[in-house]
Amino acid sequence: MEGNVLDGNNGMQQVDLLMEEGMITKMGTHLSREGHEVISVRNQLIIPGMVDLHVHLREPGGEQKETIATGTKAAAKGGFTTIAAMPNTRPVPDSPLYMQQLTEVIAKDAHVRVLPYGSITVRQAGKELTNFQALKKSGAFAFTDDGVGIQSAHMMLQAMKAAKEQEAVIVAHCEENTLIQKGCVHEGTFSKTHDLPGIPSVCEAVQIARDVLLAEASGARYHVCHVSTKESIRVIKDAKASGIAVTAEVTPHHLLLCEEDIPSADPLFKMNPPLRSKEDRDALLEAFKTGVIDFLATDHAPHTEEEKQQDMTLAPFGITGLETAFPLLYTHLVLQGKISLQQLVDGFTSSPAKAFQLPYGTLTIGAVADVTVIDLQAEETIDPTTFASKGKNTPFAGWRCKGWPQLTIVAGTIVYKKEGVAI
Ligand SMILES: NC(=O)N[C@@H](CC(=O)O)C(=O)O
Ligand SMILES: [Zn+2]
Repeated sequence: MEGNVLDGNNGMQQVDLLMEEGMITKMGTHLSREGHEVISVRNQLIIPGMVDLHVHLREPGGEQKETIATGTKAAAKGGFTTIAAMPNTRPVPDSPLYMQQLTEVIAKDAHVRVLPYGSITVRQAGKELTNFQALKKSGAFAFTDDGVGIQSAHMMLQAMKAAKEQEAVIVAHCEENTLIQKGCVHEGTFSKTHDLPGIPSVCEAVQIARDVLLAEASGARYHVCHVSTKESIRVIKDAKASGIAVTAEVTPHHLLLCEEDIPSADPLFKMNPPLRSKEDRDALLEAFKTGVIDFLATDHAPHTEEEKQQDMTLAPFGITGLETAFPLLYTHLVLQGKISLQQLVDGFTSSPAKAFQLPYGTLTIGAVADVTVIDLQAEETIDPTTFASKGKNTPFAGWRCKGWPQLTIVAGTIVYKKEGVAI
């Protein structure tokens, strides 16, 4: 393969990549082509296969919203080669049996690499810890109850101790339920003008503050999902400065939108955490640029059209993200001069890999041949009807974007090629 390579670890270079048996075996200029199939993408950008550690695939139990087959097809189309699947499915992967059943479907149906999360508590009910050792043995990659916050400090401390024993990361959706009354949007200007129940900012930061102290007390590795407020950023920044092992992610929608962008009480703008204030959005961007927030994750959360046609209070939380993440951030942050192309690429490749010590997200000799090719010039309008995902629920329909993935390769195998692309 030949083209312009941008890798978080090595910067931009014009190089040839030789892939053999799923690995990158040689890199350099003018490698011999003899005996090899040549993929020439000279005017395109070659980056490491993208990594998204926050994806809802819905299977088992929610196949009307998404399946492992359709969700991973959407991932491949979005340039992602490794994704981590959230456990808020039915059943919840809270036992070795359910985890094995899940890994079997992944082995059979997935178009990209899928790392399944095990749940922290049984049925994600927050009452009883799962068996981390047994779950890890059957394939759990890390532990989370994403979709709900762990309400008890005692439960979280037990979870962290168990995770430390297994050298696994605790991944937390932070939301203190006692501070919310059936909220559906950020508690702020929009909730007041539309008379909708709000989700206050403090319900997120208060749990992060609790958890970083528990992480310090237990010595566990702790990761915060979808950070949405400036107060959360302050807590994470202070914790990092104190040497606590915490990392954090931010979604494209929280970087690009705020409550002022919600046009009406439209459930396509309903997600958890909600779109916060402009100050929060700006603080998130600054935190990502300065490394307080470590990496990007989509929180791809597909739902059916019927579900999203309900009113703002009844419709489920969540928007799809896999197929639009790179073009949205490239066009509306990189091309606007708000972040560099390197920061965008790192945010979806080397940075999540580093935070979770994964052997992906880099193009180096000896690395797995996960590669994504992007056309930075190609311009298209986001059209949910063209999504590979079953979930068409995006607030970004109609946005013009450049930077569309053209080719996605997982361990040396092409898993997605954009229609009409010559290689
Ligand atoms: N993010 C969302 O708005 N929804 C997620 C749950 C979650 O990640 O909290 C879902 O499963 O639909
Ligand atoms: Zn969540």
